[in-house]
Amino acid sequence: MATPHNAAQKGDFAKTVFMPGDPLRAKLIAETYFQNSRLVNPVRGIGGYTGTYQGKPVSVMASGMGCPSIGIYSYELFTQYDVENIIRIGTAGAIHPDLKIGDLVLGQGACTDSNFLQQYRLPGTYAPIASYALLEKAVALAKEKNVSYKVGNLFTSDKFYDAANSMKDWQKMGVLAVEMEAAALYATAAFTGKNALAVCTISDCPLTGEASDAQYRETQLHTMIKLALELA
Ligand SMILES: O=P(O)(O)O[C@H]1O[C@H](CO)[C@@H](O)[C@H]1O
Ligand SMILES: O=c1cc[nH]c(=O)[nH]1
Repeated sequence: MATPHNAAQKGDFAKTVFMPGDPLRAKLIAETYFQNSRLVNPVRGIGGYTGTYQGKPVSVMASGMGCPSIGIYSYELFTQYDVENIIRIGTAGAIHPDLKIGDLVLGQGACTDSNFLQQYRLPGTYAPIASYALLEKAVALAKEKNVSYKVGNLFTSDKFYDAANSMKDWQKMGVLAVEMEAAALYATAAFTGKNALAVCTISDCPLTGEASDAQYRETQLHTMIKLALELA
């Protein structure tokens, strides 16, 4: 039953999987928030864990960075492990001028410069979108918890270091923030008939050069993590 990238057996993953890019963030979520957490996938150090959160079965597994990586892991979870919902718990760079470090962005849609979507051979441009049910629930939770958030388009880029410096162009189109996985996750969910949402915390501002360090990205993301976990 295992795949080349996942040693878990059928039934090892819960219906809802939380998916940060960073394997250390996945470990931290499992160790800090899950009860009875167990490692179900050690392959490539990508770390998949299953346990319970507030009595509900939940899993967390890292995606790695970029569309090809989340494309593999999300496709396998949806098609081989009967996973229904994948919720990305990510960091993102602010594009919208009103966003600051620590703010939450809920990715209603995800524009992209990746070729990932070309595999579907569609006769036009596909618009990857989040599950409306998950998005609606996340908005309600953000309001309830009084968290500073925005809902709108992400820009899923293949580049962290963008030689063309395209952020101003995406800003003109009202795009909120840049990250590297949401478009592939949303397209994979659509292709497999499943549900996905990307919840991101602003970790830096590429247009101003303001940035948080690796430790912040690994640990200071608890507002987002606690909100996302309630989506299970
Ligand atoms: O913090 P994560 O979830 O990895 O997300 C962002 O951080 C990585 C780049 O530093 C990319 O994966 C990007 O999408
Ligand atoms: O992809 C990313 C993630 C965080 N910050 C960025 O600038 N880009």
